[in-house]
Amino acid sequence: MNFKQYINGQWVEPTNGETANVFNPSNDEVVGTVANGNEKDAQIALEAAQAASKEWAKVPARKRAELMYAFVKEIKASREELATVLTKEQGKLFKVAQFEVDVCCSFIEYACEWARRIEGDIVPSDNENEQIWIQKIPRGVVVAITAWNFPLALAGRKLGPALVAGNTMVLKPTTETPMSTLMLGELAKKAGIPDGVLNIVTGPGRTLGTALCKNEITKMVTMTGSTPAGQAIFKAASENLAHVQLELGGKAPFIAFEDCDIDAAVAGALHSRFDNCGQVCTCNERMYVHEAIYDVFMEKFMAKVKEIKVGDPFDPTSDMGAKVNKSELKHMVELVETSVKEGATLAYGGKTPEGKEFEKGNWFMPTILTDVKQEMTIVHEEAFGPILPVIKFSEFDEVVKYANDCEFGLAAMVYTNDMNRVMRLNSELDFGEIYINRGHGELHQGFHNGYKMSGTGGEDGKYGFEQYLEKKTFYVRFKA
Ligand SMILES: NC(=O)C1=CN([C@@H]2O[C@H](COP(=O)(O)OP(=O)(O)OC[C@H]3O[C@@H](n4cnc5c(N)ncnc54)[C@H](OP(=O)(O)O)[C@@H]3O)[C@@H](O)[C@H]2O)C=CC1
Ligand SMILES: O=C(O)[C@@H](O)[C@@H]1OC[C@H](O)[C@H]1O
Repeated sequence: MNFKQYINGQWVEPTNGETANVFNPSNDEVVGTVANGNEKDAQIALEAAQAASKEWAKVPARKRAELMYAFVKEIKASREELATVLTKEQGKLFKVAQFEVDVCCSFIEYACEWARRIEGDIVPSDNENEQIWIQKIPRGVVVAITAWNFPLALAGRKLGPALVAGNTMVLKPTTETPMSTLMLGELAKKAGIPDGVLNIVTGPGRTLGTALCKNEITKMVTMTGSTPAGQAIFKAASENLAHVQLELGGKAPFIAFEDCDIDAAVAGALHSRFDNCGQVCTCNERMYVHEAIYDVFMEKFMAKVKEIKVGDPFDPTSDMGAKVNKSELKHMVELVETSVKEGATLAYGGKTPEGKEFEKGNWFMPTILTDVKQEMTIVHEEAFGPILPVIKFSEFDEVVKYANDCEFGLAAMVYTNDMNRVMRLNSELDFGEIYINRGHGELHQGFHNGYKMSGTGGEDGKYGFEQYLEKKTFYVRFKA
C-alpha cells in the first residue's frame, strides 16, 4: 500500500517527493509507504481546509451529521480491511483492531448526536430595551495530531466533533501508524463529505506538525501523544493563540485495598496493564496492594500473568502482540535493567519470549517487578508497555500520597467497597479520571481529562464537544 497526501479530496504527491516506510511491528517487514511531507504540504492542506470552511459552516448541523453518518457507514463497510491494515502497521491483536474500527465509528456517531444540541443563550441585559445573545459558532480550521497506539479511534475521536460542529480539519497521524487513518480519506469522499473538509497529511511531527500548529489559518489544535510533544505543540500554537486540547502521557496508579473483591481486582489489574500491549494512556502503570491481601492477591495475579500468550496478532488465541517499534522495545529493556539495578526483583518476564517466531519484530513478555520502592524510576517514568511494578502498602494516607506523587494526573483505578474511603479518594486523588471497582476504559459521554503533565483541555462528552465551538456575543439594543 502506497499513500500520497489526501488534500482537497485528491491524492497528491508531497511537494518534496519524499516517502517514508511503514513497518510491521510483528516481523519488521515494510507494509507500505506514505508521504514524508513538510511545511509546504502543511500550507497547502491548511489553505484547502480554509477554502472549504465557510461553506461547511453554512451547512445545517443536522445535514452535517447526516453526511457523517454516511461516513460511518463507509467505515463499517471497510471494517475488515481497515482492521487488517491497522494490525499490520500497529501490531495490535486483530480482534482489538476490529474493535478499534468500531470505536472510531462510535466516536463519530456520538458526535453526531450533538448536531441538534448546539445551543447558545439569550441573556437579559442590565440596560432597558437590550438583549444579550451568546451564539455558538465553528472555530474554523482545526489541526488534529494523533498517536500510534489507537490511530483510528483517536482520528474518529477528533474529526467527529470537529466536523459535526462545523469546522474543517487537517489531520496528521503519526508516521508510525498512518495508513489506516489515510484510508479514511477515500471513505470520506465516498460518503459525500465535501472536498477540503477533511484533509489527511503525513510527515514528521517536528517539521510538518509544527508548521500546522503555528500557522495563522489554524484556530484549534487537538493532539494526543507524549508530554514532550504536547509541550512543543503548545508553544507552536501560541504563536497565533490557537485553542489547544492536549491528551498526553500518564502513570496511572492501581490501588487494591484490604476489603476489595480480590478476583475482580485481579481481573481489572490484568487487563488494565496488558490491553494493547500496555500501550494505553490510562493503563495500570504501578500497582499498590494492601499488605493484608498481598500474598493471596499476588498468587492469583501472577497465575493469570503467566497464562498470557504473546504471539501473532492474527492468531485468535494470542493475548498480546508486539510493541510498536524498536525504540519502544529498547525502552522496555532499559526500564527493567534500571529497576533491577535500583533493587527491584524481576518476578516474571523482562525479555523477548523464546522462539523462532520472536526473532523478528518487537516482542516483549508481560513483566512484573516486585520489592519495588516508591522512589524507583519505574514508579515515576511512564512505561507505556507491559511492565508492572508492584508495591505493598499498609495505610490509606500512605497510598494516597504515593498515588499523587507523580508528574502525571490522567487516570487512577481503585478497588474497595468502603464508601467512606471512596468519597475520601474522590477528593484526595489528583487525577482527572478515576475508576472505582473497575479497570480502565473511558466512555464517549465522559470527559477524558488529564491534570498536571497529562494534558490540558480534555476531550469527549459535552465538555469535549464544546471546545470545537467558538462563542460570539451580541449586545442588541432596540427601540421600544
Ligand atoms: N493521554 C492520552 O490520551 C494518550 C497519550 N499517549 C502518549 O503518547 C506517547 C506515545 O505516543 P507517540 O505517538 O509516541 O507520541 P509522540 O508524542 O511521539 O507523537 C504523537 C504525535 O505528535 C506528533 N509530534 C511529535 N512531536 C511534535 C511536534 N513538535 N509538533 C507537532 N507534532 C508533533 C507525532 O508525529 P510523528 O511521530 O509522526 O513525528 C505524532 O503524530 C506516550 O507517552 C503516551 O502516554 C498516547 C495515547 C493516548
Ligand atoms: O488515548 C488512549 O490511549 C485512550 O484514551 C484510548 O484511545 C482510544 C480508546 O478509546 C481509548 O481507550
